[in-house]
Amino acid sequence: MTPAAAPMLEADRLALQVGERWLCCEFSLTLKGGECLVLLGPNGAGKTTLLHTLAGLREPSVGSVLLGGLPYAAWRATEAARFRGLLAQQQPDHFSSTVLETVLVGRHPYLGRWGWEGPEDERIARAALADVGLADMAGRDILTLSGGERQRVAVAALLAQAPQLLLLDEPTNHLDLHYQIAVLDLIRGLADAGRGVVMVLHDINLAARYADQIILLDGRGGVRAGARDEVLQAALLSEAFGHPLRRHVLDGRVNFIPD
Ligand SMILES: Nc1ncnc2c1ncn2[C@@H]1O[C@H](COP(=O)(O)OP(=O)(O)OP(=O)(O)O)[C@@H](O)[C@H]1O
Repeated sequence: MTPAAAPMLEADRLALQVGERWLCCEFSLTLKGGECLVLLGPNGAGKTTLLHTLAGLREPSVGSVLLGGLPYAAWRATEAARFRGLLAQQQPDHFSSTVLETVLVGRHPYLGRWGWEGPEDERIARAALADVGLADMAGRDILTLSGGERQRVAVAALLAQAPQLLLLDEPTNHLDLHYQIAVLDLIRGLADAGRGVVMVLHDINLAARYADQIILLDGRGGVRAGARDEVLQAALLSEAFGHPLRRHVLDGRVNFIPD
């Protein structure tokens, strides 16, 4: 249903306001399959609000968002849920359920009229659990997991949803160093295979490692959007984060170290 060859995601002259405060002034972006966009900025700058706007969960204050060339209003909810998926910042668990049942929620956009998951859905969910190193935990109660295990279950649910465009709010939340890299390698691999990725990260060095494009919000309404190396400059980052940073290249890899 999407226009052939349309970018996965476009934002045209977007600006966001909460209450009286402008989070970001007008900017535009285009994300194609194969690309990874990282949203950076200090606490409260508006990264989650922007991600939710790009996910179609809230209207832009100014400008427009197109998913696969179409406004969200033109999408049926189930088709949009097959095309784009969101990893939220928090995973509220109100009731007991197994890890496998939780991952199977990612299959809901594909279920038939009666809403039953089939063997193929279960195979996909188990494969997603294996991808995040949790193959042995399928039967565990979700309420018994550690923070990092719960986060990997949430990533597995998004993998099971198999959207073309993945929108992730702090996917490394609660993850130890090994799993930060493992999960971001997995996500980068999906981009390299043709999916689109937009993610909020707090770690500038992980952004430098995985992003093709960056949007840097400075918390005062200022926005820098562009290719990774255009935006990841010590002066721009120091200004946005309100702390001096220095750029170093270690073994060919760019790193920013706070003074
Ligand atoms: N409904 C609302 N009413 C009032 N203020 C809001 C509302 N929603 C968000 N905000 C404010 O908008 C700002 C941006 O919030 P947002 O969650 O997008 O920031 P963030 O960059 O993701 O922050 P963090 O890094 O702390 O997760 C914050 O100051 C927040 O308090």
